[in-house]
Amino acid sequence: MAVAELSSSYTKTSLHSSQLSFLSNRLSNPSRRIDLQPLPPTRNARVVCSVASIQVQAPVPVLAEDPKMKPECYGVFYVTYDLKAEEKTKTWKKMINIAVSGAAGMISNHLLFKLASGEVFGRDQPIALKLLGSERSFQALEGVAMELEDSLYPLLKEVSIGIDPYDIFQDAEWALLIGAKPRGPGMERADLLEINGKIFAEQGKALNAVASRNVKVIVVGNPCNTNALICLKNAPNIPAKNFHALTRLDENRAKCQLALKAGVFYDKVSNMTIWGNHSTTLVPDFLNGRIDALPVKEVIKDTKWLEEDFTEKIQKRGGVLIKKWGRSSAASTSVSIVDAIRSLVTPTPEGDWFSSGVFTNGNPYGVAEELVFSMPCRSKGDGDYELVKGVIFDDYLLKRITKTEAELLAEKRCVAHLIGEGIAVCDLPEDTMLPGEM
Ligand SMILES: NC(=O)C1=CN([C@@H]2O[C@H](COP(=O)(O)OP(=O)(O)OC[C@H]3O[C@@H](n4cnc5c(N)ncnc54)[C@H](OP(=O)(O)O)[C@@H]3O)[C@@H](O)[C@H]2O)C=CC1
Ligand SMILES: O=C([O-])CC(=O)C(=O)O
Repeated sequence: MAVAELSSSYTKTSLHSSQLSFLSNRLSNPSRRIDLQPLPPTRNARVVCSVASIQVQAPVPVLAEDPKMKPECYGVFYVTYDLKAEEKTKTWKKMINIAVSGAAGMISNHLLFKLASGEVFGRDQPIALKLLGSERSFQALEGVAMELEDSLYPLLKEVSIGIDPYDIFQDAEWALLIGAKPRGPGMERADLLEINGKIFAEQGKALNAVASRNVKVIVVGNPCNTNALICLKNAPNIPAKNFHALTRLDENRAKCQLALKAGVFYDKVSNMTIWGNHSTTLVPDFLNGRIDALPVKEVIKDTKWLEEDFTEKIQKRGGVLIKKWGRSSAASTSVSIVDAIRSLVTPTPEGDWFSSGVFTNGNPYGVAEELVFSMPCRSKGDGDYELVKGVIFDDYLLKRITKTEAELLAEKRCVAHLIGEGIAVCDLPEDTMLPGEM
């Protein structure tokens, strides 16, 4: 891969002796875990390293290339705080590690800055961002790291970039898996499942090997339900319950359309379940949903609109947006990732719930076991969740749920070889599509 030179903005920073020793350690042991010790409070001290070359202004010498080094390159910066800020930081929580894949992609370009600002995990929660890219995106990742650096976020204590999930997922407490190959013209869905399945199998193995034992994983890259299933099956030492496929964007889309139809502000729409796959078979549940605490069907009496127009609008929203924009939704997806995380780290309001694609084992709804299926969840705010009891079903809802379930079972058979279930048989329903594919 191309040697990544440090940008001039990186080189302007002055290095502290303890930082230099950290830097040399990092360079001679690039794959080992970096334990950053608290540094004496200096002003704006930063460390940036690149495996292939280091260029820093005097008095720091240029370090020679080490042939033992791994070919990957890591950008790292570490920021300490001035004395005044130190006072403030006394009340801050312990730093958490957040790994993000596809970090040079469009969704990440919105998401990373929200994470760094504190709006996701709280204004007292310092974070380290571990950004996973590839050889193709490495230079862009360096640019992302530079923009993060230039944004002066006090809570962002460290940014690392790399192309090896075994390095980037080390001690990750959150893993936001966004990177995935998009389906190109003429590509069969089975091929997409195969290519992305391999990515998620490898990342599952890496999480299993090096991440925190209680890492929470949110899979965004499509087809996200089956990718999440592959990931969790390849990470047997991490609770399957910790894996989510993002269907929060579908929930948000559904809330918006119901609010518009009912003529209310969207915060009046609650209890909105998305059932099943993040695909054109997903089921926005207007039977259990509520508007201003009343059942949706009591407020919107046009059942035909609910069953046909509304349902199809949510199922195909992503595709319509791609036709207009020429690219898939990135800003609203990043907002929905923030919502999904916040739903797990803050208690769910009394009586309400949120949707997430989660492992079906032990579900009370009769959905087939061993799938990642979007269902209604509640959280105490501790990162965990429980499935909601007492939801109701009618024939329409059951029929729709059965269809999306059949699609996920077919996707699962297609990736059997990636989840330890023998030989793959790919008999996907004709009309199975990502929201963006119609
Ligand atoms: N669940 C949901 O609600 C939604 C999911 N999505 C999905 O999120 C994913 C990311 O979207 P977005 O950020 O807009 O996409 P981008 O194309 O901007 O970025 C995707 C990233 O995926 C990585 N990637 C991994 N493997 C490959 C590969 N084989 N070929 C090409 N790129 C690859 C690339 O990074 P690198 O080279 O560094 O690996 C790239 O930066 C997509 O799968 C999309 O379908 C989008 C919207 C909603
Ligand atoms: O198919 C895509 O990439 C877009 C997508 O998931 C969505 O907008 O819901």
